[in-house]
Amino acid sequence: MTPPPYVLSQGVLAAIGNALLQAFVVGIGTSHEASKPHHEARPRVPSIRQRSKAQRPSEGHARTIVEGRWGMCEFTGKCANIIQSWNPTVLGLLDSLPYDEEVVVWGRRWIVKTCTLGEKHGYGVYACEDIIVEDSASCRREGPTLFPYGGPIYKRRHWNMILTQHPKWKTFALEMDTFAGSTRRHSDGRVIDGDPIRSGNIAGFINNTVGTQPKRRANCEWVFVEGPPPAPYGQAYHEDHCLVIATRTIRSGDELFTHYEWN
Ligand SMILES: C[S@@+](CC[C@H](N)C(=O)[O-])C[C@H]1O[C@@H](n2cnc3c(N)ncnc32)[C@H](O)[C@@H]1O
Repeated sequence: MTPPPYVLSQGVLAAIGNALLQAFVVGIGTSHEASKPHHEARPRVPSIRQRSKAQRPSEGHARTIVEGRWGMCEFTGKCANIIQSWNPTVLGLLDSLPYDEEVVVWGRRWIVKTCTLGEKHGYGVYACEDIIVEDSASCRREGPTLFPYGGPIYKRRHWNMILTQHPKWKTFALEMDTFAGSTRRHSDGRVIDGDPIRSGNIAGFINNTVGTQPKRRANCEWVFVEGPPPAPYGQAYHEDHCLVIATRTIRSGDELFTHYEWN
């Protein structure tokens, strides 16, 4: 037997009423989920500001950007933990990387300043002392260690999630498990977020030889090293690590160049 039309309308009205009530309750924050303060329920995602000299660490703004970044991770589990625990000084990197000022990283003197490619290509890393590679052919891959390629390490799938929000961050990403020497124990692949401002990673300022005019020769390269970095740097944090090593003699005043892929 079909119900009389007024019964149907009452049912529909009740459903609409319920929906409206729920929307109202959530809206005013009286449901269990919504009772948390807004900032606890969902960390604020800071917008990435365009880089300019005015925002560089030497002018006192960079740590704000870096700290702002720690709060960006909405993902849960390991990804968030890794971000929170990253501290550049644990790996012997500088907490704040100044420009146009000599710094000491892993016992050598460097300066980060406008690169020799021209101002529009940003900054580069220059040696402030000679670094001698005895026989560049045979010493390849065994050249002197310059500094680590450091930053928070993510599983590839977490990094992909981060990139959906911050596509430009891929500029400094280094895929650890694609290197010769990696045993690929980590089938998921690990990515180092080597952004120099977010991660204190001086290696992130090294420019590429590709397309340079006049042609630059690479004088360093990054290598994958299985196991933690040498004491006293970051043993507790890093299962494996990546280093920048010299592949031929670098003189004081030379800019570091390597060969890498970027887009
Ligand atoms: C890893 S960063 C190097 C540091 C960069 N100069 C900076 O100040 O952030 C890579 C970026 O530097 C620039 N770059 C590096 N090598 C280059 C090259 N050979 N020609 C033009 N731009 C280059 C590109 O903008 C590239 O996305």
